[in-house]
Amino acid sequence: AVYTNPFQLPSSNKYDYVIIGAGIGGSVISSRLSEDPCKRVLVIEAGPSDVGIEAVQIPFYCVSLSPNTPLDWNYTTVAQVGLNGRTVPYPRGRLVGGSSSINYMFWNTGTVDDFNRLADVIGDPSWNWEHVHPLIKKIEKLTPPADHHNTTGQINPSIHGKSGPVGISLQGFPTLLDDRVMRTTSLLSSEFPFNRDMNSGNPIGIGWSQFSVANGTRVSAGTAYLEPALASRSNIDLLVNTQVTKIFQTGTQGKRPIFRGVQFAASASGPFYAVNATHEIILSAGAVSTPQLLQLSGIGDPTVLRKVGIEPLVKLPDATQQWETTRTGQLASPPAAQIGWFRLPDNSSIFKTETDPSAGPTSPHYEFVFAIVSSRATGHYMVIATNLISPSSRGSVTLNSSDPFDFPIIDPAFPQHGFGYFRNHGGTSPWQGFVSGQFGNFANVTTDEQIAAYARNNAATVFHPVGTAFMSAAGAKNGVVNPDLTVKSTVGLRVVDASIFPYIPSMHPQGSVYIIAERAAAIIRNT
Ligand SMILES: Cc1cc2nc3c(=O)[nH]c(=O)nc-3n(C[C@H](O)[C@H](O)[C@H](O)COP(=O)(O)OP(=O)(O)OC[C@H]3O[C@@H](n4cnc5c(N)ncnc54)[C@H](O)[C@@H]3O)c2cc1C
Repeated sequence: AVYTNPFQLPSSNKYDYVIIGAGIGGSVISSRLSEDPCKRVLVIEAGPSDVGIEAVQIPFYCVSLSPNTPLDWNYTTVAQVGLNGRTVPYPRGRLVGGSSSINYMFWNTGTVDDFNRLADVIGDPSWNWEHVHPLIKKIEKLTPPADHHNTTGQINPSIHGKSGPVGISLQGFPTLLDDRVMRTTSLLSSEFPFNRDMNSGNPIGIGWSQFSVANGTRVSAGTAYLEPALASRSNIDLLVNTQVTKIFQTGTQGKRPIFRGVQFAASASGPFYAVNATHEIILSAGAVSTPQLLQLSGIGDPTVLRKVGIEPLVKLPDATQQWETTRTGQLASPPAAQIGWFRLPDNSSIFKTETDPSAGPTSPHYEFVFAIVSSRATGHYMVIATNLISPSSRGSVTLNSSDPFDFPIIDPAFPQHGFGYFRNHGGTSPWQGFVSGQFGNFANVTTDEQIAAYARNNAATVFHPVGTAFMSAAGAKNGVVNPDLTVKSTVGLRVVDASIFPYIPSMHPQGSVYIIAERAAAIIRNT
């Protein structure tokens, strides 16, 4: 059943699993755990249902969903030294499907080196590429693009799933950039090589974007996993418009506290309700709210907790560290048909002073997103958004106060050094007559110093925070969760969302979050 206010939830209902957050982690886990008809599952989501919201369904409108909308948590970072003291909006989805209901739908499934580094760091080979990546075939369903164009040579169908819940597709509407970007990959093939399918584990090069879009419509974790489970099973309930305010201790096992209680409310003024899980609480509130809830529950750095008047129950000194990060036609696709992934050359001068922050040769350092932007005020212009993909800086999410309705302090620690810069390849023949000139203040930027200053004044987030409750080896002194995703030194509590990555996946992360959530479901079902 779906409940829209906490007072509707019958107090007689008993649950084996209570899942906090209906984003990617929460939707996948709740759907998989409720496959067992003997288990009862409750999902609690702070935001509303996503059903019937057209702007969520229409891919092209993704940019209208954040920042500063009712479907966004509307967080802001603290002032960023690396950005000349600017604060920047930090969007996170606040509705069923979580950020997968407001994201830009780029579909990437990670790199070989990212997953292998993850397994190495936590000392558990069962998290390496070879073991984890085949799960993608269980997740994906490759579908035709909205315009049904011939996709031969644009994707390698053999590496994709054909029957999973998450429909994916290539761009479904031609853009003016398509032919030009592709001709550039053949003319400048050593600098910008063509990559037929960037989801092979090695994304390096430029290729056709894949999106979590099917039948010209957004596919989110809500539409793919949670809502079909709710429609077909009676052992799963969803409570929306309700914020979890705390996870509380329900006992002890040996020396370890058991956390199987969840407190929640529809608003800061209450009333406050509680529910217990017989088996486990699964925290899937995402990379900002998960560390906030752990800290509100007394799990974290004692110094940070005491500062806001919370008595530490479990001391995890690194809990606060953020390791980082119409069914056809133009609207049927997000507005960027190609993306490219690149590495700095191995002999780049920066590596004389800095360690390479990437996981290895299949993990890019930076990304290009090719897009045309039009507005009445500025006319048409082309953008090659340059995204830093393998940062070396580390941020944090910490409590501002003990009030769960108060936003936490978000400090992504955007880079203070080493801004990269890449001018578009506008001089080559595919672009002649198309690019008439450079746009805005960027046209006057030429020296390295000017480029760095431009970046400090203009850079923003591309919405991929991870690592705020990161996984480490069992027995490690740092980290928040074990390789089985249980919260260290506790019983009854796991984290399943983007918070657990020790390093940021070096591509758009949603595919990797689906993968870890599927793996978590398998782990929980086997315990
Ligand atoms: C604007 C934007 C664009 C993006 N574009 C892309 C892209 O194109 N490709 C890509 O791969 N990735 C993209 N991402 C990132 C991707 O969507 C996220 O990495 C992914 O959704 C993270 O999954 P999650 O399960 O960790 O958290 P989320 O999907 O964010 O889910 C967390 C859920 O928990 C709920 N919640 C939080 N706190 C509480 C609480 N206290 N009580 C109850 N519920 C709570 C939230 O409302 C939310 O529904 C984008 C993200 C944003 C915000």
